[in-house]
This record gives sequence, structure tokens and C-alpha cells, in this order.
Amino acid sequence: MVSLAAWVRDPARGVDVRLDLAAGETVALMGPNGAGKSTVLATVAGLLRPAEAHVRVGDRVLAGEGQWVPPHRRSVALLGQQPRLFPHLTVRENVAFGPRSAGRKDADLAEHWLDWVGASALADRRPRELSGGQAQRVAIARALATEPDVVLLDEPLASLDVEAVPEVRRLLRRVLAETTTVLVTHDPLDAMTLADRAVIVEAGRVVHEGTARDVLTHPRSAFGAALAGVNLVEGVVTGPDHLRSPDGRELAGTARGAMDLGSAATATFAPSAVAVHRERPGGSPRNVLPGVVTGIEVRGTTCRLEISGWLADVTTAAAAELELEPGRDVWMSIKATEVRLDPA
Ligand SMILES: Nc1ncnc2c1ncn2[C@@H]1O[C@H](COP(=O)(O)OP(=O)(O)OP(=O)(O)O)[C@@H](O)[C@H]1O
Repeated sequence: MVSLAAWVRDPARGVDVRLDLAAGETVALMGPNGAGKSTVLATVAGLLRPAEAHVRVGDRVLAGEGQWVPPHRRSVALLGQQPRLFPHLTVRENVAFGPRSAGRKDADLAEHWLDWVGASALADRRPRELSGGQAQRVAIARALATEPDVVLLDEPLASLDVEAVPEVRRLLRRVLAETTTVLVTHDPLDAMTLADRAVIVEAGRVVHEGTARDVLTHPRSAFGAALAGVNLVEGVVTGPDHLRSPDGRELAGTARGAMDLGSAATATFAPSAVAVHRERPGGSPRNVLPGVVTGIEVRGTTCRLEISGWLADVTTAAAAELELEPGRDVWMSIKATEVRLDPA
């Protein structure tokens, strides 16, 4: 196994990111939409040639120092959300394509990798005759059949049906164990369970890197906090147990350290601590704040809502009953005991 070092600088896209992976390491590359993740992967794969790129795999220079190695000679496999199999070729021919282009006539190679992903029985089918999970397994076989030094996975589970995810995830775990891999994912659980390290990029820059657990449990950015499933509000101390966010929202919480009036602090609270109402709730000592629903993600029996920048988890039944939809005005209530205040 070999190391990967990449420095991608693309002023046109506002991207300036360095990645260093030890041989065999798996790094989860995470960040909001437009942060630059795909730009980094495409550059390493040789599909994009930004203003400046230095890419080294082991002791081979793929980009920089006057070199630009074309994609098919990089020994770098990129697997995206969509399997992108050739529609007119059978599954076997799809898997054999990479090694054949590289001059390897070894017919057993395709069979070997199809077997490895548990897709031997599908060898004579065309891509249109495959389910999403099957097609992604074949795409993994096709990527591995070239025996790449580096594997780049761009949200490989994102477009799969929920039922197909566990099997493909299991397969990916085996891939990761055998190669140097960059995994772009939005799923904190995948980052924690599949990756050795996580690198968070925001607006084209690395803002945090470390073990996945550390990055996700001690988030340094609103994105990291949202990933970890925690609301993180940065603000100013306005009372012994109070914080005001830059947009003027006041939160009462439980202080975990000395809170000096006027100093910076953060409030963190779980999405499950947020109750959502159509009408302004009265009564008990709670934080009661108005908001607008900006996002809804159904996750089985629960529903993750984004309400004016904060995350709230409600049951799917409750979301239906409240007729929640993007644009809807709602009220959030959060118990002060559920809001943790930390001096910055
Ligand atoms: N073909 C292009 N030409 C110019 N700018 C682009 C192009 N594609 C993307 N960009 C810009 O480059 C920046 C980085 O985009 P990139 O696709 O790398 O982000 P990303 O982190 O992969 O996002 P996502 O999670 O949405 O896939 C963004 O500002 C984007 O608008």
C-alpha cells in the first residue's frame, strides 16, 4: 500500500486544500455543499487540472513538478454516487474493461472481482437489469479490477435505497482495509466507523482534521456540529446562564464554566431537545423561539428538520400532524436544562 499527498489550489473555485494520507489510511473528507470535496477528488483522479496541483502517490508524481499523468495511467480509482456502468456492455465486460484498457488480457480478473463483491451471478446481465445496490457493487468490482493504488469514494452510498446500504457498506469496509482511500461522506457514523481520520473542508479550506471521533465530538465549526447531530450556537454571554447569538436569538442554558458578561461562549443542544409547535407554547421555563422550516429529511420513523439554521428531530408522525413543510412558520421550545453553555 502507498501514501497519497495532494495539494489542490484552484482560485477560480476558491479551493486550497492539502491532504496527506499514510499508506493504507482511510480519510473521510467532509464539508458542506460547494466546499471543494469533488474538486479535490477530481484533481487527484486527473479529471480536473486546476491552476496548481501537486499529487504524489507513493514516490510517483502524478501532478506538479512539470508532470501531468492522464487519468488512466494514475492507478487511482474514482467511484461516485452513480455507478456509471457502460450500458451497452455486460457486467463482466464492464469489470474487464479497466484491466483490458491497461493491456491485461487476464479473463479471470473480472471473474475474481465479481466474486469478491458477490456479483458472479450477475455477470451476463446489462446494467439496466441491476438494482441500485447491485450496480454499485459491480462498479466497486470495476474500480478494483484495475488494482488501484488509491481509491476515491464520492458518497458511494448516497444514491442507494436504504435496504441496499448495509451490504455495500460492508463491502466498502473490505475495500478500505486494503487500500489508501479518500471517502467523501455526509454521514458522521460512516466517518467514525469507516475512516481513520476526518478532514473537514469549508469554503475551500481545511478547517479541522483529526480522528473522526475527535473532529465530530469536538466540532470547531457549525458544519462539524451539524454533522455530529448537535446544534452549536456561537454567541455572547448576556447573563449567568444566558447567551445571545449574532442574529439576536437569546438562549437560556446550563453553564459549564464561568460565564463572564459580554464574553464569547457557545451553546450546544441535541436536535432531539427541540420541540416543534405550530402555535406559540406557554408555560414552563423553556426557550421559546420562532423559526421557519427550511429543510426536512425523513429518516424512517424520525424526521430531521432544519428550522432557521437549527436542527430538530421529531417523529415522522408528528411532522405529518403538524403539516410541516419548507417555508412553514413554527415555534421551537428547548428546555434550558438541555442547552449546554460553554465559555469559548
Ligand atoms: N465546473 C465548474 N466550474 C467552476 N466552478 C465550479 C465548477 N464546479 C464546481 N465549481 C465551484 O467550485 C467550488 C467547489 O465545488 P465542489 O463541487 O468541489 O464542492 P463539493 O464540496 O464537492 O460540493 P458537493 O457536496 O455539493 O458535491 C464551488 O464553489 C463550486 O460552485
